[in-house]
Amino acid sequence: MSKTASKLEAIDLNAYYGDFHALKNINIDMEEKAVTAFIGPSGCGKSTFLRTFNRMNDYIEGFRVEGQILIGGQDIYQKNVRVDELRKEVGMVFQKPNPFPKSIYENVVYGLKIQGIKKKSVLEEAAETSLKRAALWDEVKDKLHKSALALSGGQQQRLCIARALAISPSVLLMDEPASALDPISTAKVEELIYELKNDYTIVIVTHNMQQAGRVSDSTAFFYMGELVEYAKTKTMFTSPKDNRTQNYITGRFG
Ligand SMILES: Nc1ncnc2c1ncn2[C@@H]1O[C@H](COP(=O)(O)OP(=O)(O)OP(=O)(O)O)[C@@H](O)[C@H]1O
Repeated sequence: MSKTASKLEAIDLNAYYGDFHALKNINIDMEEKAVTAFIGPSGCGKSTFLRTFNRMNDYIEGFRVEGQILIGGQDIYQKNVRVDELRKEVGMVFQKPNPFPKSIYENVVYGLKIQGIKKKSVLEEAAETSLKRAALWDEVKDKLHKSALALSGGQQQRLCIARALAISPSVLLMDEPASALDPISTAKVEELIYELKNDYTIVIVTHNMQQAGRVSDSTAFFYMGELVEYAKTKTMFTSPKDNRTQNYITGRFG
């Protein structure tokens, strides 16, 4: 998979949990090195769709997809795709910060160690670079070998972002990354997302419309498993085309 070609596409994508049709004929083409926000009421399929881009749903019994998910033009559901290689390209950050019960340093270099990298200088440099990119370095540089669990929730989430960045992905999937954070930590994560888009293709699921407005270039609105509308964020929030989008963004449902 090429580092520069991290454009994300879905073509005629359908997804099922057993008999339940969770994603219905989704077609989308997301720009690389930009932020796309997925919005929509609870249960509309945002997380399911997000997780098709790193095949996280593969673990769920009865889950299947039809159609194509392309990253940099390559169909990631093809048989010859190695899921471990795919996950190196596609990092993920979850709603609740989930650092391992290890030191800050061990958290950041975890993925690299799993890849077999042992050289201390390489690991230390990667830890510093990733923590700097995640805007956490200054706060933790003097306590790298202290437990990650002693950090605040907002710091833990930036640590999880650093951990995702350490394996040098080209795509970053974020599933409501700030919903468990206080306003100051949320602002820091939002600033970070804004900066990271220079180097990464980012997709963020959010329930927070203001957040989608602040951080994303484009927004996709989902409703009951369908992609109802996809547009530049400014256009979507000022002149939505579909009534369902209009109702959602004006707070009439969801
Ligand atoms: N593991 C699963 N097994 C069966 N059905 C599932 C599973 N995960 C999700 N679903 C169903 O698929 C639909 C889409 O769920 P999904 O979590 O993708 O929605 P969402 O838009 O991310 O919701 P939320 O905003 O509440 O997180 C829902 O109806 C949900 O009940």
